[in-house]
Amino acid sequence: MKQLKKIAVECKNIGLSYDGGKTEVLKDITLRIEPGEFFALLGPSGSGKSTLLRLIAGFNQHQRGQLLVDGKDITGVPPYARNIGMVFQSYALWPHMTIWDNVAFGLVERRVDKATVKQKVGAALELVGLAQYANRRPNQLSGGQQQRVALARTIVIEPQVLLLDEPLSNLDKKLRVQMREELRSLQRTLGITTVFVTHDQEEAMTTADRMAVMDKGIVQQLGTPAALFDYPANPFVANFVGTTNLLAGEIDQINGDTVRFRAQGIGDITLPKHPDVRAGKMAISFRPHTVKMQVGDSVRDGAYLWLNGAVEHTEFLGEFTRYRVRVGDSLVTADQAHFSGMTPFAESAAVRLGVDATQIRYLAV
Ligand SMILES: Nc1ncnc2c1ncn2[C@@H]1O[C@H](COP(=O)(O)OP(=O)(O)OP(=O)(O)O)[C@@H](O)[C@H]1O
Repeated sequence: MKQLKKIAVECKNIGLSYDGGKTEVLKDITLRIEPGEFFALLGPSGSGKSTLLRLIAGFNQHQRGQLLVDGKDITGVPPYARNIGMVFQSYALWPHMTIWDNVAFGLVERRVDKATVKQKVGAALELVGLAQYANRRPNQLSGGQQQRVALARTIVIEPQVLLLDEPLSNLDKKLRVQMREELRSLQRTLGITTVFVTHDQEEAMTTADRMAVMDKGIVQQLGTPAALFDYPANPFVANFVGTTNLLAGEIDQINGDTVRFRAQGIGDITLPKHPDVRAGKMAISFRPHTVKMQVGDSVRDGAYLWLNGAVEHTEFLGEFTRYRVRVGDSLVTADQAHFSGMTPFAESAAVRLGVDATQIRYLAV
């Protein structure tokens, strides 16, 4: 199949409510999805991501703001008149039709001539690796294959934009990983602007060029997966994208190069000063893999924040061991890379946790 024209999708101050304005589900959503981008909407259940996706498809109507596709405001244009393809969680294949007829359906409906239908359906099935299954029915295919049929059926009509609503959630873990790679390479081949809804941060991070993290109908942060992981804007994003340690507290002293952070349940900690630091309530966040663990009496290194604790819980995960370490009244998570022959720290061992100071983020609360 040929590369498709790359189109931008833009939401400008979009607001959507149900129940005559009582339930506000989308609040002032402003974002621009660049032409050809693979964009993920990531958020917990009820955050509004499906509502936003369905709004782009035309199934939901917003009351405020504008929706621009290729620079044109398509607010009010019905779904069938938008050239937008959507793959649903359930795939929604026709059970009584062959794979070929399922894929051809949208073209036949649009009264495309027979020769073109043949050529396009053949190319779409080829693209998803299902040419040899054209005569089967959906129930004769595996979940992953059905998913590919759903994709082929959507892209065959050459939509301007591809919308994917949790398309991998019905598949087992291994197949999900395989399919997300396939999805990503298919998207690259076609160059189609793609919006992918998921509540799975790993899925969003591994596929998306950029993503929007949503919570309570608000875009909490927008950026590349690495930017969101490394520089979360607030505690919600820090927790939702990856695993983190969040310590709440208050900065009550700002000295030359350091600040005093009164961490709840831990006590006073001296931290390096940073442009984001202000006196008052704050949280600090650091990732478990940026913490190194040492035995209680080892030498301190000034580039680290040192916390004394005792191992409370150990989880061996193969590549690394995840330790939950009691520090004061808090539990700190520390991931230590595992190599064969290593002896893990025992439960209740006294340890010192060294947090790389460059990896600590200060977050407003
Ligand atoms: N027709 C409706 N009437 C009233 N409230 C609705 C309606 N549809 C959705 N909602 C509410 O809007 C909010 C957002 O729903 P939405 O389906 O967009 O969330 P989501 O982030 O996609 O969650 P999930 O991952 O569970 O699908 C929810 O609180 C939901 O209860």
